Amino acid sequence: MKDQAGTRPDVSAELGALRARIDSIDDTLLALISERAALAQQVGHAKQGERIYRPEREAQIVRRLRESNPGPLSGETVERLIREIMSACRAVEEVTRVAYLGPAGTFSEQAVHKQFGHEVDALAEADIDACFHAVETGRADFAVVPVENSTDGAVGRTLDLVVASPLSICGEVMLPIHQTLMRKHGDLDGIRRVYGHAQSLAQCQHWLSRHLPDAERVSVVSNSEGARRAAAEPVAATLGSEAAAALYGLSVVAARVEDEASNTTRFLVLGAHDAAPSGRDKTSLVMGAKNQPGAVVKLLQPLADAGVSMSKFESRPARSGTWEYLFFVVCEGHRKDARLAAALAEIDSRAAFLKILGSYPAASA
Ligand SMILES: C=C(O[C@@H]1C=C(C(=O)O)C=C[C@H]1O)C(=O)O
Repeated sequence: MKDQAGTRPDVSAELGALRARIDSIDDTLLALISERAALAQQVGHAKQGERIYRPEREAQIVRRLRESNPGPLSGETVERLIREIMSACRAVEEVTRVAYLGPAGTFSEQAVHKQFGHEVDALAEADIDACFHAVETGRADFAVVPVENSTDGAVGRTLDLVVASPLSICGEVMLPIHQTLMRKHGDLDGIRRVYGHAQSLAQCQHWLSRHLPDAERVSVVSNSEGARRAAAEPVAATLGSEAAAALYGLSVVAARVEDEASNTTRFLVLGAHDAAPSGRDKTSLVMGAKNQPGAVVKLLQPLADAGVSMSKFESRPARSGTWEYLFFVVCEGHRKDARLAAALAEIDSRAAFLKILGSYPAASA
């Protein structure tokens, strides 16, 4: 026998009992989250004018819960949930203002929420320079800017700005990037133009050559600008995040069109200070070598001698017009760790130029 909703009575009794338990757990969850928020408020008072956002403390909380995660939720999901709870708790102390490369709907906006949760003032800026400027002038507390993509390499503008800026790196965000091809109406047929940020176009070049060999590729300042144009041009499509489709009233033509399935962008979080040690940290630095044979090897030798691993080495013209180069290095450890501190002091004595850009918690794998 079935009831009106089409379920058998024994099934609906079981469902009812399970839902009653879920309701009771939700009550407990809410009580506990409220208690947590009240404690965060007390921490806020105890901080007495000290910095509110503590990236190292948040990283430690995330790691502890990921390690003790009993399942069935994935580690990523546990991280997302606890970061959202911390975001809400932080907001009862103070709402954090975070500048990012806008407009709304960009991958940079996703990176802001991945790191800071949704209870933030996310400020869409026109370009990467404006993100730095917002923090330097006190209009924002932090900036989140792209620094490197796993398919397409370094974001040169970010590297150039970070050398000159008084800001420090206090965090990194790793964001898997899935590109979506969207247009106003229809499928692949009749697409004559594809908009996208240069990085997005570069990440999808093989897919585009295979599926839309005759479409013109037009690079625009952001994928959101591409979405805005595609919404008005029936023969155009754009690349971008799936979130942009909903935001600009576009329909998805094809999902995950990036050439590399593991396509990931690394973002930097910049603020007035770097982070305190969290137990699993990275340190970013930039150095200039004297124009002598073996100079770069001499600069890197202290890291090798101290057994410090390097996760990135990138060279960039020093913009002096004389074929001088700057070398960007990311190494494991915090600049306050004895081994790394000694190695950095040694590099400083050998380098023509050394700037420590900041130490910060390593993002979860
Ligand atoms: C509550 C605090 O402030 C903020 C909020 C945190 C949280 O909700 O767990 C952790 C670190 C800070 O970013 C704290 O410093 O402990």
